[in-house]
Amino acid sequence: MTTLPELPNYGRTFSLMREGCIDEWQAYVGHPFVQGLRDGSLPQPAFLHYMIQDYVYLVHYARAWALGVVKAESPEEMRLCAATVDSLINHEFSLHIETCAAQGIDEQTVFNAKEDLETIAYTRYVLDSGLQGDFLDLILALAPCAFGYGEIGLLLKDANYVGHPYEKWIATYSGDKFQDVCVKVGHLVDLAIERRVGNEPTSSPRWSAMQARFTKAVELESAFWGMGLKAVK
Ligand SMILES: Cc1ncc(C[n+]2csc(CCO)c2C)c(N)n1
Repeated sequence: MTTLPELPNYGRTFSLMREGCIDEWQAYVGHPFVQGLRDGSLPQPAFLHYMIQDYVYLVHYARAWALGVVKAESPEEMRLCAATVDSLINHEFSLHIETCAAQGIDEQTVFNAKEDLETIAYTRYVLDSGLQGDFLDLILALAPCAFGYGEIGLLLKDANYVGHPYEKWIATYSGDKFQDVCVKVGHLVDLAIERRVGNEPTSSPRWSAMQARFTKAVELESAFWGMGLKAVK
C-alpha cells in the first residue's frame, strides 16, 4: 500500500478523530480486503458477497440519513441530510445494482438478501446512535463511512487502469464526485460540532464520548471488510 501524499482535506473533525483512533483507522483503510481491491487479487466471489451485503448496508445507511432529517436542528443540517437521502436512494445504488445484474442477480433479490451479522451490527449501531442520541451522535457514527472510503479511493487511485478487475469500484470512490461528498460531509460534521460543543471541541467533556462513537464505527467498518473475506474461506 502506498502512503498518501497528504491527508485528505475533509475538515478539522476528520483530522482530529482520525488521529484519535489511528490504529483502528489504519486497520480499516489498510485492511487485506482493500489491498486485494488494489492489486486485483481479491477473489470475485468475495467481492460479489461484499457488494450484496453493501447494498443492504446502503439501504439502512439511507434510513439513517433520513433519521438525520428528523434529528436536524438547523435548515442547513436538514437540507444536507435530505439531499444525501435522495442521492443515495436515487443515484448511488447503481454501482451495486450493475455489479449484481452482471452476475444475474436482480435488485429485488439483493434488497431481500439475508443480512450477515457484521451488516446488522454496523447498520443498527448507526441507526441506534441516532435513535438514542442527538444529531451529533448520529453524524459521528455516519462519518467514518464517507471519510474512510474517500481516503481509500485516493490510496487506490494510482493502481487503477482500464481493465482492472475492480476498475469501476476504484473509479467511483477516487472520483471527484465522491471526493466532493466527503468534503461536504466533513463540513457538516464540523458545523454540527461547532453548533453544539463550540470551537474547542477537544476540551469539551463530551469529546471522549464523541471520539468513542466515531471509533466504534471505524471498527465496524473493519469487521465489514472481514465479512467479505470470510465469504471465500
Ligand atoms: C460499509 C461501507 N462503508 C462505506 C461505504 C461508502 N459509502 C457509501 S454511501 C457513501 C456516501 C456518503 O454519504 C459512502 C461514502 C460503503 N459503500 N460501504
